[in-house]
Amino acid sequence: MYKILVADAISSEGLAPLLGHDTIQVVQKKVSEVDDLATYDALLVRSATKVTDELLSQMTNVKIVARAGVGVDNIDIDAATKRGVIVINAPNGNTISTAEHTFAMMASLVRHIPQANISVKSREWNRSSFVGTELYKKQLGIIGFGRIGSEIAKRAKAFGMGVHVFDPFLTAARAEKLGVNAVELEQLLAVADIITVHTPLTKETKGILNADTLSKTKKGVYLLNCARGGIIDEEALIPFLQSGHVKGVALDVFEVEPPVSQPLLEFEQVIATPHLGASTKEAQLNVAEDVAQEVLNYLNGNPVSSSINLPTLSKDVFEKIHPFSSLTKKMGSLLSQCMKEPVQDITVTYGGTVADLETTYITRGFLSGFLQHRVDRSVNEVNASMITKERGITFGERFSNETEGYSNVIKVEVRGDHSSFTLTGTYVQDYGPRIVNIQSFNIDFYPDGHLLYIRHSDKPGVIGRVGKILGDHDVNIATMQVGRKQKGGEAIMMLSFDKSLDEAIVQRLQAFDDIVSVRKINL
Ligand SMILES: NC(=O)C1=CN([C@@H]2O[C@H](COP(=O)(O)OP(=O)(O)OC[C@H]3O[C@@H](n4cnc5c(N)ncnc54)[C@H](O)[C@@H]3O)[C@@H](O)[C@H]2O)C=CC1
Ligand SMILES: O=C(O)C(=O)COP(=O)(O)O
Repeated sequence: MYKILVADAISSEGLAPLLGHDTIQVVQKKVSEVDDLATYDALLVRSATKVTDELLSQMTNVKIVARAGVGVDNIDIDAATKRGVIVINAPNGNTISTAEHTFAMMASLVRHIPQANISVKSREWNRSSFVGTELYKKQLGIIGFGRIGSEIAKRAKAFGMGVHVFDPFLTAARAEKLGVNAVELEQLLAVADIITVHTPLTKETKGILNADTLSKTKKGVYLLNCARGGIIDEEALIPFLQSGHVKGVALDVFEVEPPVSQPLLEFEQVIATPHLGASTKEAQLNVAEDVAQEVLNYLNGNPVSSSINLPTLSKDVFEKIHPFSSLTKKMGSLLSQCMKEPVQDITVTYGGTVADLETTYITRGFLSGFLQHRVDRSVNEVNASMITKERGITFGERFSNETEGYSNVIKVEVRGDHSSFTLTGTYVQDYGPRIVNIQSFNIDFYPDGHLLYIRHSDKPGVIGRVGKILGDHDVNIATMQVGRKQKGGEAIMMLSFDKSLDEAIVQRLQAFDDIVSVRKINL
């Protein structure tokens, strides 16, 4: 049974994919109203709930946090990643609503509609106080030209405006295709009659409109922020409004929401809405449906398409990758149990067909399998690379043309403080994962269940003695593979059992002269 906490107001209709399953319970409550946070598997939020490290530390069972919207600045992504919690959002569903809201705010701003509305409702008829400005032929500056910014540009062009955009990630080809003028920030500031921001809130965009940049804008400029509070520095705006340099401001978002003690709201020429950009029936249905489907996918072990902290894979790609990442997870676990010492470096080499896939995901599989025996917290593909780096272990990928006769081959070399260990695996279509080489010994076994890895001398009687001891303890050997490099040299044995072996048996085997080492492995 999976428990899902819907902590903000998310469309119930949109959550339909999660409802009506015997194995899923959906609870709609604010975090503060829940006293069994540790029992939830998934958390769904909008912008109101702050998903902090502290909250995640209480939700010990949570596997996925879904943001029914775009901005994830209310979620501590690093804290989620560290805990192996995947974070997803719904980036497409509210684009149009937010672009339309921004445009409504722009028209309201230059025609003083909110102020005039208040005046008429106060039974005034004061036409001369509300003389506005046309949008036609005005120059619009858009900072951040992603989904919403580009929808605004289309609407601005329909209104006959000139459109100038600043976005360091915008290619000239895309700007040309969308018929906008791509400029540097300074140029945009100098030319725009109206400036609207549509970036995420990041270290780079926080206060991108500040005292310095505002001083470079045209006198009488209008500003809009329907993206995130703080992209326009609220405090820096005040003197520009007082002097009339900034003629009007439209705000849908604030540095602190709700903006109870925000002095900007005292200004007649500042109009505001309470973070309504995405608040339409359509947008809410879209984003709720998107996250509901994604959460369902994730809980069912299928790929998600809008993850913030995991490489995004399509269903087709995921299906191709999954057998390899399951193999590398087993290889990581096996290797970690065979090689007890601290490790310094991990290299994964891909050969054959697997080299054409998204190998970062497959490498993460290895790291998570490897680390699960060495860290005291849950580790998976989400946090595996982060924890590996935190532990000071370097890791990298290589690609090789050498496939050793297999259609695909994954070779891992782990370097420790005193020794190194190599393991090679392959995935055989319709047959499954196989380990085909350990420490340069050719072998062939299925990496699963309860195993015993024995290094021994290639001498008559060794295998018989091992069998006898196991038989004396009433242990049934399910499978057995041996490998050696040369006659009479060192050899290896890999045995599998139906249940885990007692430590006492391992000790007895280890006591033999001709046995170099014995490792009990559980996969
Ligand atoms: N008011 C509301 O209710 C809503 C607000 N939003 C907010 O709108 C913003 C934009 O959303 P989308 O267009 O969907 O995101 P997006 O990711 O499609 O676009 C953001 C754009 O900002 C650009 N950018 C990043 N750093 C930049 C920088 N330093 N300078 C200039 N451009 C930069 C990126 O290259 C990207 O093109 C987000 O902050 C989001 O949270 C989104 C939906 C509703
Ligand atoms: O999607 C976004 O980034 C938004 O800002 C919308 O926020 P909301 O879901 O309406 O709280």
